[in-house]
Amino acid sequence: MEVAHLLNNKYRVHEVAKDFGKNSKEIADILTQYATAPKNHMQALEDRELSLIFEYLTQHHQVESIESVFADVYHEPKPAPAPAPSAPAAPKAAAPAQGKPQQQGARPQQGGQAQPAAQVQRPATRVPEKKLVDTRKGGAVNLEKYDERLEKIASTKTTQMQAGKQKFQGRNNNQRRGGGFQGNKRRQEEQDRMRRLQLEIAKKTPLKVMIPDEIAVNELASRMKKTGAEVVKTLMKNGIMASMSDVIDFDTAAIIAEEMGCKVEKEVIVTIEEKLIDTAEDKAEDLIDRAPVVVVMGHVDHGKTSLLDYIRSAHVVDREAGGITQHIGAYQVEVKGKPITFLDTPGHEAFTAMRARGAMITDVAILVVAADDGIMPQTIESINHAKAAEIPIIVAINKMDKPEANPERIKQQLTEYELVAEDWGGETIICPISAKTGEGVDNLLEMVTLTAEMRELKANPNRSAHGAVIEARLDKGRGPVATLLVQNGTLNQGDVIIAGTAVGRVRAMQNAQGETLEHAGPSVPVEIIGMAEVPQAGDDFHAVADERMARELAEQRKHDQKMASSSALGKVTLEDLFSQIQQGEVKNLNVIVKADVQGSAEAVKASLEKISNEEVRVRVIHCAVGAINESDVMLASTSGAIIVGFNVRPDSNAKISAARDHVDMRMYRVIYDCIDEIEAAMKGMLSPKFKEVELGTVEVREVYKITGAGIIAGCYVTSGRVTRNAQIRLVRDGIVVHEGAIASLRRFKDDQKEVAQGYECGIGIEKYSDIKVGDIIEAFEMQQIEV
Ligand SMILES: Nc1nc2c(ncn2[C@@H]2O[C@H](COP(=O)(O)OP(=O)(O)OP(=O)(O)O)[C@@H](O)[C@H]2O)c(=O)[nH]1
Repeated sequence: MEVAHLLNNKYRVHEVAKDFGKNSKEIADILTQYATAPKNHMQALEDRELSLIFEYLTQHHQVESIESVFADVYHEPKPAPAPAPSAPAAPKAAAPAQGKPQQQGARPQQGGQAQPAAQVQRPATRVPEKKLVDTRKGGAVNLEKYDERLEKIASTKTTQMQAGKQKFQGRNNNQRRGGGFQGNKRRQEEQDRMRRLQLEIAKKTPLKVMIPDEIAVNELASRMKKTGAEVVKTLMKNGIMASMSDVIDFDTAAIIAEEMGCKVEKEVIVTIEEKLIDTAEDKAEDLIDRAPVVVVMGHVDHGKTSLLDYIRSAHVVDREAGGITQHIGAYQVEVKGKPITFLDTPGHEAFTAMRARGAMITDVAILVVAADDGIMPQTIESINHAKAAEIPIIVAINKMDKPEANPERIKQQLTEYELVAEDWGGETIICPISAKTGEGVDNLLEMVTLTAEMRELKANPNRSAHGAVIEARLDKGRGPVATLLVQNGTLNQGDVIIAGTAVGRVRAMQNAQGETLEHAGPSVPVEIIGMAEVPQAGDDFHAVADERMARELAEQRKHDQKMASSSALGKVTLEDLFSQIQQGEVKNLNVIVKADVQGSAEAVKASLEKISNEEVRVRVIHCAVGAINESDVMLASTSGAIIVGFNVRPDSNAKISAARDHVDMRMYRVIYDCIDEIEAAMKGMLSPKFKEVELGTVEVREVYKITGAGIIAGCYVTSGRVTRNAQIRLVRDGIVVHEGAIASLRRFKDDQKEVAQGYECGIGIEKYSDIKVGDIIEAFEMQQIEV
């Protein structure tokens, strides 16, 4: 019977199963799926079916690497001959080589009748594998033929089938000729085939390259395992002239890599910041209501401080005896059981300074307007600053206790700034109050609560704290002291925090009442000690898990700050306005207008807003009378605005801030020039042929009338120098009262070409005599700009 098998070369389901360490059911399933279901495990298989099974098993048992297959084969320990001590070694070893019949023959020796396929021990098939390796080692196998056959196998499915057939026919022949060894060869071929398939798959699988946002050409080449020249060539084909050391962006690199047959994956570089700081979005179910954060703004002496003081004294409960209310920059009060957080630094300057540093901490602005005074320049500034920050404004008409209080007049004035009272049909909440008597303050606070409720202010207390630095200073005894406002999460005593470039551990926390806190949740302001350096107001802070990494991040931020301070990135200037419009970076050109008189300011504003075109809208975000001050520069800096001065000059602080923050300030004497220049800049036609070079400033200390020479100003050169040929600008209280040329420049009785800083001189101005003591003369030259 077995001999008949051998001769007929019947390869049955269970034999195949055994050889592959499978059970018959698995083999039957393969056949059921891809051919015809076998009747039972004894069914003899046709070559076609065998091929199919091999193919299936090959495809489903791919190995990680060819090396591992070799390693497996080489290191397989020789199976101990013990299981069949009585059997001659040769038949055992030759068993698989002779194919199934031999194995069948071996089974009775193990004493089993019908050993279940699943229990078949793999070593039975491993032995010949070892032989296979030995054969190769002996050089009996022509390796080149594998490549040829690999092509054959890969070409079509038909050829695969044929190959299978031939192989089995070959096996028959070999068996007839060479006996047991031929079965071994068949397995060898199967193994080889499996390996070649692996190789083929590896060959066909495109190389995966990771590309970051930007990559140097030579780095890309090395990642793609190509030469730099090949990559440069492909770039050139795509119209990009780049050298090996040039850096190309991700999109370009991806196109090139794909064209060169690679699979591209974006390399996401995780920064220390990302590793350290948890920026995950909160789930809606984790959020709870938080207190609104309120800022009080308004004109000087309208009662901001009085209002803040009144609220604090009336609403902060001194829970502990001796709890002294102290100024820490912010405090929290409770109104009908609902907390409100007040920033205790009145005025829009501090507010905008914080915003300039990226801190968006306030939810509501209270605009204090004195009922006896009305809308004043800083009231307007405050309105515009709050509007720029997109926070709701509640107006508190203060000093209502004064007999001359006229709230209706103020409501009327407010309409000019789009703040229309509710009783006038608008939406602005206006509360008459007296910070002195406290009248109306509770109503004001209730309005704050209601406005906050509308905004649905929420935070998640169950995460590490994040917030902003409100104030910070160096205390002689306690070291750096900082007031932090927790915006999300909970800050705990002992937490490691990074605030801007300062790192430290919260050693102790106190609130405005001097109470020690261990935890501070969202919207709670606390004063902490334990920072290694003094952070800056407006810096954001994060509680983090890793102090060492936090220090690393702080160092990196310091470095970035240095780099950023040397570039004006992100700021709008008329020079590059057009290119920024073209790149879609600028859609609104924000402008701050300062002029000498209200009429001019309004005229400049109206004319500027008219020159909006399809690409860019000109928005005047602040328009006021007076010299350009630091607050204007801060607003410009936070809002990406340019400042247009009409017959006014920046004060010295504004000049310093503008230079530091790269804010573009343009001064004009004629409205037409201003409109013309901005219009030209929007069209990319700006051709600044001349630029003003400041020479120096001179202070007028006396004024003489000299017969023949007219009015002469007795001056002192406070900075730089003044030259005879200089152009001058006469500035009185920040307003330009005249611009022209020097008629005479003398020291004592001698004409001078130039007078330097620290010297006195007499200056006569051409065709101008209205010089007053205290005026400032700015001397400047117009220099041609080389294009
Ligand atoms: N009669 C009356 N006087 C008030 C009221 N509120 C404030 N004042 C007075 O107005 C003056 C200015 O008040 P402040 O609270 O210092 O005003 P401010 O807006 O904080 O002023 P700056 O801090 O200089 O910007 C003080 O003399 C206050 O006493 C009020 O409701 N009624």
